[in-house]
Amino acid sequence: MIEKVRVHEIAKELGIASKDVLEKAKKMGLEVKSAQSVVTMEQAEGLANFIMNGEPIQEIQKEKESPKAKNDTPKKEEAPQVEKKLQETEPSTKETKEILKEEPSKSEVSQTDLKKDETTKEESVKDKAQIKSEKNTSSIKVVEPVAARQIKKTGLKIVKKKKPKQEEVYEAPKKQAPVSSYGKVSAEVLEELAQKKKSKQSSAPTRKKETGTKIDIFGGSMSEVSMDMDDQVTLLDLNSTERAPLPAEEPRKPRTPKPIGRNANKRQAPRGRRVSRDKRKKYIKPNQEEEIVTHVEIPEDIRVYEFAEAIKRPMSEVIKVLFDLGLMMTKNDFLGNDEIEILSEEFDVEVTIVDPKDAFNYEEDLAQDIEKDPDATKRPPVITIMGHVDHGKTSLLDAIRKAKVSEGEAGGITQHIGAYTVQQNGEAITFLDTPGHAAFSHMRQRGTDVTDIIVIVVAADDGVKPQTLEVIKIAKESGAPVIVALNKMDKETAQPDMVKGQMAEHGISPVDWGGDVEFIPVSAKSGMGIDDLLENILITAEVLELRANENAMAKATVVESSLEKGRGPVATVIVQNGTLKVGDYVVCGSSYGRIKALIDENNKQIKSLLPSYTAVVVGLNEVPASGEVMMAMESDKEAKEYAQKRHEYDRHIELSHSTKSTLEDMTSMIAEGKLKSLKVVLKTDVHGTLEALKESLSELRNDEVKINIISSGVGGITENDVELVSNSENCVLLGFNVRPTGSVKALAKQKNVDIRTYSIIYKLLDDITMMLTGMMAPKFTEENTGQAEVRDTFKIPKGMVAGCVVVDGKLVRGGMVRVIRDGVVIYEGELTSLKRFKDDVEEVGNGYECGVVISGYDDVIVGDTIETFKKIEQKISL
Ligand SMILES: Nc1nc2c(ncn2[C@@H]2O[C@H](COP(=O)(O)OP(=O)(O)OP(=O)(O)O)[C@@H](O)[C@H]2O)c(=O)[nH]1
Repeated sequence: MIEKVRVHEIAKELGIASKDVLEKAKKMGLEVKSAQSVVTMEQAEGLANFIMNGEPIQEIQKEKESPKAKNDTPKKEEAPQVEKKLQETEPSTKETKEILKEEPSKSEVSQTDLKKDETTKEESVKDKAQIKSEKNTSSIKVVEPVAARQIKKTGLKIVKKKKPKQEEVYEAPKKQAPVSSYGKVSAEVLEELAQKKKSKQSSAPTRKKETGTKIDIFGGSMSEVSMDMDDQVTLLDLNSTERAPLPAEEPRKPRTPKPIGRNANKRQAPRGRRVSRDKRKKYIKPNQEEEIVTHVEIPEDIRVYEFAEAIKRPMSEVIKVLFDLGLMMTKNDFLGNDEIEILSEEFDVEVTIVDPKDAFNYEEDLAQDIEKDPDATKRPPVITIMGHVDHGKTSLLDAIRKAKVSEGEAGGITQHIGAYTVQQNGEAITFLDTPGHAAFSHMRQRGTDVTDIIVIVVAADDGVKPQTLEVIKIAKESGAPVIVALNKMDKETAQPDMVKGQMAEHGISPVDWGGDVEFIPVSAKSGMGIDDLLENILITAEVLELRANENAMAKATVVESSLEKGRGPVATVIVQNGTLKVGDYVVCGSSYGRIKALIDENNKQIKSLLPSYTAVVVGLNEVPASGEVMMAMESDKEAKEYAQKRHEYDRHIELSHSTKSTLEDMTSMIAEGKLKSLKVVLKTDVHGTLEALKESLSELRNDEVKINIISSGVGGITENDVELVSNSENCVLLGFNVRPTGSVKALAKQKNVDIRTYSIIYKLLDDITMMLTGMMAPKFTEENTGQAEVRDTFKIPKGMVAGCVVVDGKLVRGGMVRVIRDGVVIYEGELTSLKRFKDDVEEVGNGYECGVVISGYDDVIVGDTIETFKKIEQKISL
């Protein structure tokens, strides 16, 4: 009797949907209708081959029609029988037979493999133990060789053929490209994959030879098949390169189902993890159509879903494997080293842990040790002026530069970092003008990165203020020397000693008090002490021995960036080493380009920029973030490569972050669901302001409302921005120092989009705070007016009149009412009418009788208490 097997059983064994098996079976010409349809073992075998390798085995179908073939019992067939059977098939299979003669049959291969598996079993266990111990001592994953792992595989499974070795007839597939460390496939990888696909297609005819061989995929009756390890039959690994070159005359042994590999002694093995590992095997069979990843480079911090993406396997499979290990992990959980190790083994993927930042760390790649550079010469100091709002930072800088910068500033507040170089007695000093508003605190911190000396401005008439303390903290953290400018000394109310005392309390002790910080009395208004301040700066710089090599490849830092009409992305940079020249190829974070122009602070085009000098760089492909390091490169290609890698990384982080914030945990998700948010599309003139505003806006939140910046960018308001806002609910378009143009305005009007533009940060923040408070649910307090006892009730057409006597306070009309029975509130609603005798009254005082009708409620009974109260809305603030 012919052994038969159902379609769904084949599907189950192959780990694919019955539907797909059915489809393939039909393509092969098998008469199957549903998942319950049966096929012979030979047909199953052919079908499996077809599904796995994409080649139908014609002879299976033919056999089905051949009475001889029908009478053959394929159970535990031996290779000679296979050959015999093939000789008996129709002439049309002649070609296949010839091919078969050329190559060893799969059955032969299988027997040898079984033997091989058995002999290598012990070795592989040993290997594994060794590898385990190695892995435990290292965070970098060293995955055992693919071949070793194949041998260890056990259980009922259909193993895919690994890439064949290069032979005359075989076209060797291209080497598997490691998947990008970010789980995303780079353009190069994609290209390689595309080529691989092509080569696969072109090699299809040669593969037909391989699949023309008859194999017993189930090794006997399906009824014998179960997931119990003792009954397991190991199927041929058609992908194994080891097995192909076996000689055809290899003696064949009958295949008997028996356990092999590391699970062979399952019963003796300790229970728990090992057992669950066996179970896991069924999850890790790769779908035939899926690409097999054999090597992957991943970052150390990787989430479950990112790992699944990297190895190109369904996330559910990865989660299942972890689950079977007793690890309840969700897709967003980070994998530890142990989990990565286990997963790499289970999915047969060699894992290399890499720091993704290494790929684009040009600063490190091109590190310049100025300290040891013999060609380094003296460079000017870079000064950052910091201080509390309105203590006179801009005025001081103006006084130094003899220019009135603050006059042109909107609202009188410095909006972003500016950088200027001044000359004092023939020596250059570069100043970074950092703004005083709290929104810029992290920009200030960034400013210290390139700062040699920090000047803390304190108004002598005002003393130490919160932002002064913040600045002291930043200065201490940066380790840069500090000079205190005691400003507004022209004022009568100036108390320099008071300021010195306050500063000393916070660890900034004046030199004349025995400390180490110079306190220079100045007046930005009168110009008093300015020279003294500059002299002191130069003396301090002298001590610092600031040096740079003008001939080195340029390294600069972006202090400010924006998108300018006609110029495109521009960045104000301060050179730290080398000389930045027009024509230089540069990389700057994720942006790169060739410097088209350098424009100095006086708006003049210059050819080159020396260390500690600042200028605006034109020629980048996109706006870089402030604080980003710009480096000159040998070629455009090199710069582009770094930038692209960084771009890819940034994108990954962005995606990763967005998933993280939305799925942090169930509880917070529920909470977020209740949370009302104001969506914001934000456009600003410069990058620094954008970041500062984003930070300040994100701080405007409480348990109930929050800001959700759905889009932000540097540059003018565009029609796209308007479209985005019009398609979102509760969304507002904010512009800072940018204005909508004619067509954008028209579209906004048409789409009813409200564009709010500002030029003063606190005005923007105030407005948004107002909007948010408007969105918050009103908060009410309750004012009880009085209570009355129900003494009688009368039914009327409109409901029930409760005849009451006021016992406390007064009953008031127009408010809310509650019915209390035995101390329990049984109803709360509105008071419909309040009457004294037949007259409607506004209120009824204590001790008086009245009639009360409650809207929609007529179950009042004698003895109830009726209470009137008012809800008073509270003013809400964030
Ligand atoms: N009398 C007097 N007034 C000064 C002096 N320096 C600055 N001011 C005034 O103080 C106010 C604030 O000065 P700014 O230079 O704008 O202060 P700032 O610290 O740069 O302020 P933000 O940019 O808002 O952080 C202005 O009205 C100045 O005219 C000074 O030395 N003497």
